[in-house]
Amino acid sequence: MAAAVIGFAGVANPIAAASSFRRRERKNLSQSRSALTGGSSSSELRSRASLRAGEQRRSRHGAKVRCVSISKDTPPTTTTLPLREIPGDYGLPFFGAFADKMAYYWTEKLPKFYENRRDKYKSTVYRMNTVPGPPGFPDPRVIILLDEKSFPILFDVSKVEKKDVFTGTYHPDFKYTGGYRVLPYLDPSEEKHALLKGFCFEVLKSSGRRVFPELHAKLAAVFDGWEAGLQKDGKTSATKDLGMATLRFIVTAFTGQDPTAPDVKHSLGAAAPTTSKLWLAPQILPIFVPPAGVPKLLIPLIELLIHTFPIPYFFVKSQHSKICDFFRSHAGHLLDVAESQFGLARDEALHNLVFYTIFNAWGGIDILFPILVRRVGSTSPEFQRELGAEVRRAIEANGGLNPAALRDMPTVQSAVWEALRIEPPVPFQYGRAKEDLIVESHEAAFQVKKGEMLAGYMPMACRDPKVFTDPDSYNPKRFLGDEGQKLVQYVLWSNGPETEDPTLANKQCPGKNFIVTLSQLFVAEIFSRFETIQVDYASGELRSLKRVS
Ligand code: HEM
Repeated sequence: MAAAVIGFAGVANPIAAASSFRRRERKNLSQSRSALTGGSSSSELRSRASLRAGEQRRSRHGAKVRCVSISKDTPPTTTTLPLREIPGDYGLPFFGAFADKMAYYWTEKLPKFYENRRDKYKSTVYRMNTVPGPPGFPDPRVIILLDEKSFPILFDVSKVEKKDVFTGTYHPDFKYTGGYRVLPYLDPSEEKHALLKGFCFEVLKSSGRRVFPELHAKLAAVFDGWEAGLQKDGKTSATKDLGMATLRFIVTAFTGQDPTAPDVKHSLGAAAPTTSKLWLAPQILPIFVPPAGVPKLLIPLIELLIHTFPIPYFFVKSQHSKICDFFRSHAGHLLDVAESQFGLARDEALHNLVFYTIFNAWGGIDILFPILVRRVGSTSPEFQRELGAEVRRAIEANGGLNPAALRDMPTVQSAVWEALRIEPPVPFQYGRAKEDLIVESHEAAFQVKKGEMLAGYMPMACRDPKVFTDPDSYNPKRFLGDEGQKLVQYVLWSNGPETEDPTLANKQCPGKNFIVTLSQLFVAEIFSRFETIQVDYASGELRSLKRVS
């Protein structure tokens, strides 16, 4: 299957794209300048500009509002919304952060932690301390963004700096990535960003022909396991075998070699998922929210072990070496491309490739596929029969489960977007203000100072009741029809609107199109084999399956 057909990579020719990076950067800058004006007409802009900073006006509701036109020391940003001081505070040094940390991890948890403060401040934009914070992690002070209007400021790389903010206010020791700052930690203004992203697009593109057959084979084994488990015990887990299947799939799709095959050099064997998780997890454990039900006595110990200081690399050095040895042995062809087409050093390309494959791709899929099976699996049998009919009709009309067939499955696509909307697998995005700027929520405008850290919590932004009706419900048909299509732009899981594409100059996930295709394929594979599948959403337990007759 040609990758171009299904649009796995956002950029068709990465070399040409890399060379035109500077030109695009200039274009983006002028586009973002026009976005600053909100697409207003020139006369509108002139009349807004005539309002001097500090000028008082009355809003529609009669309240005094401050209209700003910042022109001297700050960029030319205007707003017609009432200017409001950002509510919330950080409390006393250390103690304020500690109190917020305890509430976040233990007493309030998510999303209550955010909701409580949103209700208290009557605002979806406010100041708070984020985790992990002191004593072992950097300054936790952030301005949180919780609605669809303010969130997209984080995508505008002319306004926010994305340097070393991939995991938030801290970054793991770069020893976890061979001593390199791998792509997700780079700001697009850094020269390497475009080269490494070009390489990532190339890796995705080269996987094209392996994706459909490999996923089919790996999922067939999972489905066999479901049936055997149900037959034996009357119930089984719908999610437990997915991690192994998706790791084998993604590594094989990218490198051409199954990492668990017993007879290959540097095979990771059956321990491949454990080895991968042992390397991956310590990098994000500082922001991990423990599940409910942890005995109170254990809280100080857990706090000390994972939330107080970064976890040293030496604990997982041997697991990391094993993964690198596997990629060095079996991804030589990709490293050749990195060297010859992108001028990257082989070792740096290797560590990026390991990160793209295990952390970005598998880490993401390992969260997303269980979400998909729990969400779609807990819809009504009537809906599933309808979905299944669409799948099987498209397969028949297009001569198999291929890219053309996927394009004929609008309900499957909608169901996937809805899962990505309601449970975005990567819930946080961060960015530091590059300049003084104005952030607008639906109700008010807020002045942010250069250097302040903005943080977005996507699960709340993507359940914005001003955009989505019944936002907390999984409605698999939400994006169907003309009205549904208008909502697609508000699906933000990839660090950008679903209607836009990743480029060398932005920070949108390069795997965006790949992941949507893969998710559709997963749902289509389920319903090409089963007429109905009943999964308990909360536990992920598979209760029944009915084969297509
Ligand atoms: C379900 C799966 C995935 C999810 C949820 C996901 C999500 C994201 C998000 C939210 C970001 C932006 C992070 C930020 O800057 O704040 C991102 C960036 C990135 N993702 Fe993905 N991703 C997934 C799959 C993939 C795949 C398949 C690849 C490719 C191998 C990939 C490679 C990357 C890279 C390299 C970046 C950094 C991009 C840049 O620096 O411009 N991701 N991803």
